[in-house]
Amino acid sequence: MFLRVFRVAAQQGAKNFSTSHQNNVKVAVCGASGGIGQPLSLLLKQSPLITELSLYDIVHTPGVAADLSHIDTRSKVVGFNGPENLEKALQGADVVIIPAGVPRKPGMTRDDLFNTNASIVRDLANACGKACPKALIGIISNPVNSTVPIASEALAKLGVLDPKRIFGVSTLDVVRANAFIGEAAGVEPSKVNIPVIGGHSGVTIMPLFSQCTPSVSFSADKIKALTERIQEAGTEVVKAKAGAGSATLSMAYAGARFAISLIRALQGEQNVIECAYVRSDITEAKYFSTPLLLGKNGIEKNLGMGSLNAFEQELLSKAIPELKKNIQVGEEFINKK
Ligand SMILES: NC(=O)C1=CN([C@@H]2O[C@H](COP(=O)(O)OP(=O)(O)OC[C@H]3O[C@@H](n4cnc5c(N)ncnc54)[C@H](O)[C@@H]3O)[C@@H](O)[C@H]2O)C=CC1
Ligand SMILES: O=C([O-])CC(=O)C(=O)O
Repeated sequence: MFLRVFRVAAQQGAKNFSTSHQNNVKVAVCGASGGIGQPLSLLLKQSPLITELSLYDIVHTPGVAADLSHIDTRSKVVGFNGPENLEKALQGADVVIIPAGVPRKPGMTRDDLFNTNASIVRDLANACGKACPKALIGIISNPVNSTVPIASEALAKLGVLDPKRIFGVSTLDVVRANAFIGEAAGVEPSKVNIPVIGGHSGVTIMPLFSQCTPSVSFSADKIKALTERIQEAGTEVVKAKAGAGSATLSMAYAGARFAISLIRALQGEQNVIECAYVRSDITEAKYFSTPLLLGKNGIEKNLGMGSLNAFEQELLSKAIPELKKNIQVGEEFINKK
């Protein structure tokens, strides 16, 4: 799949370089030295669509950048260490991906990360607002349901919020759903495509089996079991890592897929669609993940959630109150005096 994604990206890249208005693409990774940041940066270094890779963290970026810069691919890699270099790292970035902040340990919820990660995301969003206000920003840092509202409000305070350019990265939920369904149905996982909507924690993660392609015919019990596994997949990894953190490699894969989709759309490729958690008027929740048609300015069109069956309606009724609570917590944090 790695190879498939990057081969497709490479082909698209070759096609678009002849017609694109934007041959230079700078991607900044904030939190680049971490468990996600390093493999994510490695995958991005493999993409011919990227000309500059800017690696920012509060530790270890000189080493990570030196290491990656020896790979014989197109992009130039530069490392920036410490807050005094943050705006330099972001200057001119077209895409910023943020996996900065602490991960869970067994027994914690994603919300338990709020106290540490809320201010990290606020500060990084502020710096983006100043240094690269037009960048497309993908936020990986948890709790995503709250960190996206925080970043959005931070940009709004600076007068540069464009809700079409800010995304909570929920691609890992789609990647996992494809993997689990492929395994259960005996289908090659890379051929499965299921929208996963809502948010990125527990009951807010809503896989829409009724819209899966190819269509799958599982029993109601099997759909319930797979839904619960997808909702709790992050916890499955946290438990298996037994104190050594949460998903990093699968997240790096998903983050690279999302970043490359943003870039393909930025370069004029048509029909690039990804689910992501964005400002939304599809439901009562102010932020909500649905399939999005991506374009040169971020979200070209929100494709909505389509029609839901009774089981999916029930998932939605559980997700909305939780999402509203998570969004409110984020907004209260950023708006407090
Ligand atoms: N959206 C999603 O689907 C997923 C989200 N995550 C989240 O991603 C985040 C990162 O996870 P890991 O990489 O495993 O953690 P990690 O601890 O391995 O790496 C985090 C990195 O962030 C850096 N950092 C801390 N404060 C910073 C700041 N102010 N500016 C820039 N960098 C800073 C650290 O130095 C470290 O290198 C966590 O919040 C985790 O919960 C993890 C998996 C999936
Ligand atoms: O579960 C966690 O803490 C990390 C995460 O968001 C995921 O793996 O989906």
